Amino acid sequence: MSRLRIAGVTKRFEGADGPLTVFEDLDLTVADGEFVTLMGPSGCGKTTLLNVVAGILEPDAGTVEFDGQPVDPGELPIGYVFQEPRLLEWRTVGENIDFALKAAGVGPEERDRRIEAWLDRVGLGEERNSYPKQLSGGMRQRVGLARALAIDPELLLMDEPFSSLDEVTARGAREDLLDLWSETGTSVLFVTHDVAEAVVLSDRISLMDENGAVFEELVVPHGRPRQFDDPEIHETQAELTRLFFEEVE
Ligand SMILES: Nc1ncnc2c1ncn2[C@@H]1O[C@H](COP(=O)(O)OP(=O)(O)OP(=O)(O)O)[C@@H](O)[C@H]1O
Repeated sequence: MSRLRIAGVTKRFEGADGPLTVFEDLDLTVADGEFVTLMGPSGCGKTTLLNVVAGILEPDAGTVEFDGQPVDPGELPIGYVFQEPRLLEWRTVGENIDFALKAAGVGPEERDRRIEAWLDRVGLGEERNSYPKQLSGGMRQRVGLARALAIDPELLLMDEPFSSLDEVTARGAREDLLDLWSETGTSVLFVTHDVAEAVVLSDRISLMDENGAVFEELVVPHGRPRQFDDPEIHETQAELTRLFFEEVE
């Protein structure tokens, strides 16, 4: 059953050259514990859609429901991992996570427990009192992931979270994400431009065209764990690339 149901959603912006319709009458679902990835050309509206789901932006039409109820960001714990981790530079790593937990209404003792547990879980147990600028890009991104997961999200939104990392660090981060995802069973809506990443991570991939319309959905036909170098994975990547360029070029 779908947990997240985006139905008939339209979003317009007032652009410099008049109104801009980013997407219109868009439908998308994410089932319980499913990992769904959204791919599409730059500017087609992927971040805008995540922001609508998160309640940061109001849609002009349509509904976003979770478990059959309209999404209320004050009620539904949604973890959001951005391309850049957006850490508060003047607060320690632990305080950055504490800030999110406080906002989610978690009490002090439980906050302390979760900060400890999640920093350990992402391999940063020693860094609780460090400041973000003392960490590498990969470590900062892991703080962002710990912060998103610490609130025990029902839904995890991820916007190109590994695109600023070098490939070796990104592979480690993707493995960590898959481990955490399988442990927590969270439903994930993920955005990437990286075809290989999409195939290795996702249960299902939705392709958007430059007009913000979903024109294809690919169910990834492989069990887990998956290896980047597996020839079958390469075949699916090639198919995804073909589907994408046939439509978008
Ligand atoms: N607040 C805003 N006001 C006006 N236009 C906006 C606003 N936010 C986004 N847009 C426009 O909406 C369109 C979709 O932007 P969005 O960032 O969602 O695309 P995207 O698919 O995430 O792109 P990318 O892959 O480059 O991150 C773009 O044309 C963008 O310029």
